Amino acid sequence: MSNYKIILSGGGTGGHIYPAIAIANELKSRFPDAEFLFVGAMDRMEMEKVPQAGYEIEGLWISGIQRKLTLKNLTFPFKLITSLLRSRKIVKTFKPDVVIGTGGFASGPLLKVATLKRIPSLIQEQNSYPGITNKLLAKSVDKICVAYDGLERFFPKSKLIKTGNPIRQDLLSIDGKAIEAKDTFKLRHGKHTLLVLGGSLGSKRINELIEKELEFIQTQNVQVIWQCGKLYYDAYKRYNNMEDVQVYPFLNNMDMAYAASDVIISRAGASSVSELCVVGKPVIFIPSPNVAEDHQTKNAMAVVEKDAAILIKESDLDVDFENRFSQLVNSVERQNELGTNIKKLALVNATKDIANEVEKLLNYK
Ligand SMILES: CC(=O)N[C@H]1[C@@H](OP(=O)(O)OP(=O)(O)OC[C@H]2O[C@@H](n3ccc(=O)[nH]c3=O)[C@H](O)[C@@H]2O)O[C@H](CO)[C@@H](O)[C@@H]1O
Repeated sequence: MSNYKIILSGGGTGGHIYPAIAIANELKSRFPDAEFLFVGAMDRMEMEKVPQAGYEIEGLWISGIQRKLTLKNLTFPFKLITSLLRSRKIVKTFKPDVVIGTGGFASGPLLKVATLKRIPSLIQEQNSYPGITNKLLAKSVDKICVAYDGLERFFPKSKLIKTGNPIRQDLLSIDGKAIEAKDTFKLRHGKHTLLVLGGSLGSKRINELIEKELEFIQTQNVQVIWQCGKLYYDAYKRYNNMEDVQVYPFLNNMDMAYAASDVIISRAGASSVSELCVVGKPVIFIPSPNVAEDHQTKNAMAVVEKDAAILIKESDLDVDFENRFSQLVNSVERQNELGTNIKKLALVNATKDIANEVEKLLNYK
């Protein structure tokens, strides 16, 4: 039998959505007759990105709990109950053979309901410090695929498998595409290209830095692709009028963006770090300090400790950025060294390994 029914649930940010899409694509190539359904959160970016990837999605009325008392928090119990009921209906109607959760609050109700019904289940945790939803689900799911060592501190050891984070297939084959990619972005050949990435939602602090440093960056003979985030695009789009600067709310063709770039400045969300290892280019990480347990710094440190990237803390940017940036762009040797070292850390089989675990669950059924 190969006409399996598979539910993937996760979302809120790209960091939870793209792993789910990568896993679905791999399973689809193994089981072309399988049926897929995504379950995300209403109004979040998965409602746009998942259909773009060719899959159906249902949106739950759910949001995360805020740490302080807000109006949103008061509605949380109602949202949770509504989402659990909706999830029950989805599971009953779709009758999945397996459910896969990739984190984010949307995956909580769906996985909870499915595991109560003893449907085989797997979650994938992208970070070195797990999110609250995955921590809550850990007890009831069958398998937990992770990307870092040491997660037995949070999850039952018997369920853990280290696979790495799923990487979209198109990102695995960017070598040799630099010329095509520079043409796609209408960039100058023979001029260094800086790619600025603020994570799937964009980063306020990185945008402020780039705005302040644009002229300096240009004195270094560098052209810029700047992903500022949908939320911030109106504030920064005017810089599109500057020569050699391109501002985007979101890049739908990350393979081309990575291929076109020579140096990358990036937040250190889990998938970004995993992708940057595969890409193998020199990176300056500016981790977000505003995430649980400072996990972006930990994600980045795993790379920096191997002399495979540079890290500048937000609090050091004003003092350190210009020096460290110009040292890097003016040393081809250092760029090559960092590029070679980061590539050694790539876990390129993650998607396949996770799909193997899903297959095992389907076979045991
Ligand atoms: C502020 C916040 O809460 N960030 C979290 C969020 O980050 P975020 O959502 O930014 O997630 P990641 O950095 O893990 O992944 C970003 C994904 O979006 C893609 N992309 C990004 C920009 C763009 O223009 N186009 C595009 O396609 C990247 O290629 C990548 O696949 O989830 C991650 C994974 O749980 C966490 O580690 C981060 O701490």
